[in-house]
Amino acid sequence: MDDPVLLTGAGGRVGRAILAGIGEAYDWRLLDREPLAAERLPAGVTTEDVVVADVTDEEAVRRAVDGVGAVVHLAGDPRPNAPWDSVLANNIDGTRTVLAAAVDAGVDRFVFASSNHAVGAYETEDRTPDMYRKDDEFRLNGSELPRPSNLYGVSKATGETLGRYYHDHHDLSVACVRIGNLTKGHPPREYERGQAMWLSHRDCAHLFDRCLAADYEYEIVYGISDNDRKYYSIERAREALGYDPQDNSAAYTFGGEPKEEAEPDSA
Ligand SMILES: NC(=O)C1=CN([C@@H]2O[C@H](COP(=O)(O)OP(=O)(O)OC[C@H]3O[C@@H](n4cnc5c(N)ncnc54)[C@H](O)[C@@H]3O)[C@@H](O)[C@H]2O)C=CC1
Ligand SMILES: O=C1O[C@H](COP(=O)(O)O)[C@@H](O)[C@H](O)[C@H]1O
Repeated sequence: MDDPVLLTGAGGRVGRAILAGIGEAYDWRLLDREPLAAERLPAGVTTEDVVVADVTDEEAVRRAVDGVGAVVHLAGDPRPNAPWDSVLANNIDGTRTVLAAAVDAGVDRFVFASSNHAVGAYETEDRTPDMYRKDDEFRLNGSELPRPSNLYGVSKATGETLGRYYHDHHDLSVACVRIGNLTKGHPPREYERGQAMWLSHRDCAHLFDRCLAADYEYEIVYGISDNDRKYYSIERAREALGYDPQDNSAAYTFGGEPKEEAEPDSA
């Protein structure tokens, strides 16, 4: 990717994980509605590459996408219990605004931060907690219909559908990453579900790197590490994107301490 990459929501947890891992691999333009601390910017990124704007501000978004080759769209309300007015504005209207501006500017690819909560209602009483355990064979693979956990999950499923629409009508490559549970340094502690969908920082950066480098049309993939416990398949991410995760929550105790022989994720 020779052209700049616009990263929305750059100041958040996922944005920081991406920039810590691949901050020097791309020519970034960073957008967030909150100012970004200068000392947190990757080498080569200056304050001129930072846009402080809301993704629902169409004019600001149009200026931000001008000249970029790809967009990684993270900005939005990440709270599973977020109210409808917030997800409608920040997640649905914001995503449509960025997609529309991207196609009008001739952007080639769009990477969307979707969520496990787009499909959380597959975790039925009958299936849980067995599906969170190592020997259970239940898998979602990205081809299933959304079954959101909450209105936040509805907004993420809607973002995936908006991506499909702009892909089909405007020749935009779109990758939707249903991110599991990103935590730094260790999997979520004493949380079976979280350990089954853990995404380490280094695997997160690598996955988004693959989304920026691989050739694809429209993809929905799961963004988790290669955990022994899993109910999301990572095969599509391997095949379509060349994802090769290095971490596994099984390398940690249930309390989140590295097991002796493990090589912990220190990214
Ligand atoms: N952290 C996780 O484990 C997961 C995150 N995600 C998704 O990844 C994305 C990033 O999540 P996090 O980094 O965890 O959240 P975060 O809250 O740490 O970061 C979000 C960033 O987006 C910015 N932002 C929010 N609304 C905005 C708007 N309207 N305009 C411009 N900037 C705005 C915030 O200022 C913040 O810096 C979200 O879309 C979230 O739904 C999905 C699944 C799991
Ligand atoms: O989409 C998201 O999912 C993660 C994991 O969900 P949880 O229900 O296990 O907490 C969540 O931490 C994150 O904030 C959210 O954006």
